[in-house]
Amino acid sequence: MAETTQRKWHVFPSKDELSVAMAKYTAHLSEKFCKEKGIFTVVLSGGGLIDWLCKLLEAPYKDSIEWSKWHVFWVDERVCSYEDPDSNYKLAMDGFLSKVGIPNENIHAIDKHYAADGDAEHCAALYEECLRNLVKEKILPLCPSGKYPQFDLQLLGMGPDGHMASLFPGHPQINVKDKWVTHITDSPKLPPKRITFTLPVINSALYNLMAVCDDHTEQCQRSIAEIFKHNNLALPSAHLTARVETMWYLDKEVASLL
Ligand SMILES: O=C1O[C@H](COP(=O)(O)O)[C@@H](O)[C@H](O)[C@H]1O
Repeated sequence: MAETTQRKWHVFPSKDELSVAMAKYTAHLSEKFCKEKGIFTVVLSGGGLIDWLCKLLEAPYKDSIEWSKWHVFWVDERVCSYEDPDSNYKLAMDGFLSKVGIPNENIHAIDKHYAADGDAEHCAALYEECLRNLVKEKILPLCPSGKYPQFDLQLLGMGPDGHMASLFPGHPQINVKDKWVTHITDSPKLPPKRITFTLPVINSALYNLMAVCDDHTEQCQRSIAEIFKHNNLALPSAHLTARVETMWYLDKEVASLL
């Protein structure tokens, strides 16, 4: 298997078509991994993504996906209480996870108490410990180098400034390699305290699907052009790769400068 993969992309006429394709992509991988190993490890992000996953809540997916075999994680999380509207956990629970049959113990969220206390450093350390325990329990494998966990599928989003997860342009977290999960306390996008997977963990996933949709600002269109035309590595999302497939789903306005 190659170390990294070439970026592939599809441009969709609208959010609706993009959501249909995301559901198909996710359901196909769910079936493949559930059949091969009895488990499907899926990493979610926040932002618009949960809305774009809505087609998974409809026929034929809602009743055919083996939800009980899913293990769910977050690529980044805002350090705030589970009830806070900023929480990526709350967003996913309200809009998606509460509507499907994933066992509670398979939903691996940020530590509730340290999150409510706003302690970003401890939240990152505890989330890394949670991942390490799942490696010991053989729920999560390690990637071939043995250094990082290897998820089956990550569903990612990009901010208009080119950030992915909570790796922001010009911030040092993008360079962290000696941890699986790190933290930021001065995020340029609010809220300021967050935890995030590090880049080598993100890029160790087997499949990475990045969706950019609905943000029709010039900044977002320019970031996409910088990534696709110039591979501008100042933008964290330009670093995205995966072990099997790195797929970008864009809507046509977002891709208008390509
Ligand atoms: O703050 C965040 O932003 C990114 C992008 O979100 P979007 O609102 O531009 O769709 C998201 O992927 C990340 O999980 C989130 O914490």
